[in-house]
Amino acid sequence: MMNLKRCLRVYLIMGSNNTVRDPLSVLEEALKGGITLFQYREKGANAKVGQEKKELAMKMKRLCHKYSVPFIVNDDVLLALEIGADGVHVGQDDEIVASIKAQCPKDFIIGVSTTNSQEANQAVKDGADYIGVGPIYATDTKEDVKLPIGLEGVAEIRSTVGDLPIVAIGGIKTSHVAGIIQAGADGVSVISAISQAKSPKIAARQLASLINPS
Ligand SMILES: Cc1ncsc1CCOP(=O)(O)O
Ligand SMILES: C=C1C=NC(C)=NC1=N
Ligand SMILES: [Mg+2]
Repeated sequence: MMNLKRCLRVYLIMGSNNTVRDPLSVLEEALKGGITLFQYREKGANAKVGQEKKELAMKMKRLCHKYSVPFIVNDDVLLALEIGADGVHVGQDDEIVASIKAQCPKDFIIGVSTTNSQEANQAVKDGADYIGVGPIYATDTKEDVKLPIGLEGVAEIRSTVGDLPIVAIGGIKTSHVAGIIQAGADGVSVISAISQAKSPKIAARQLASLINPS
């Protein structure tokens, strides 16, 4: 099993509607810049579905594996299983961890979105491999986003979950990284900071330079 905390350091999340460019070229630039984990999150306006979504997912997975970066699928457990993804990330209203574990290979990575200590505790009990914690700051990337929890929210959840791998999410830019790691996260996950950067490679490299391999 890979060192999940190291993988969570620079975690790009992207779907085809998070960039006006070809998502595969944005992903390849980010991989060259040193992202450590990727999540395919095809959601919201003009999101792909069916065969088109599956084909893009397979191309993205192949690209990630070319750079030895694990490939995670958001929400869609069936797609993740079908294409042999390395894991899934689910929210509070998605399939529960126990039923995912029953269907997936034993070293499958299962991430859960949490916003507070109660949800974080439940994720630990359910056997999540890591939790996404946020939104840390305001963001307009996710339509139904909850109120920001700030660095205090990260610190509180860290004090609740002990050593569980934690990645922060929500409105994160380069200038936020030091404070977020200081507050107790193992890494940062971003959508727009990389997918909408002039140079996704430079954006990824800057984030990676701020988070020392533990
Ligand atoms: C998926 C998700 N979950 C909480 S905030 C968010 C969106 C993060 O996007 P950005 O990094 O552009 O703020
Ligand atoms: C909502 C989310 C929260 N956290 C992570 C890591 N991914 C997500 N899609
Ligand atoms: Mg979800």
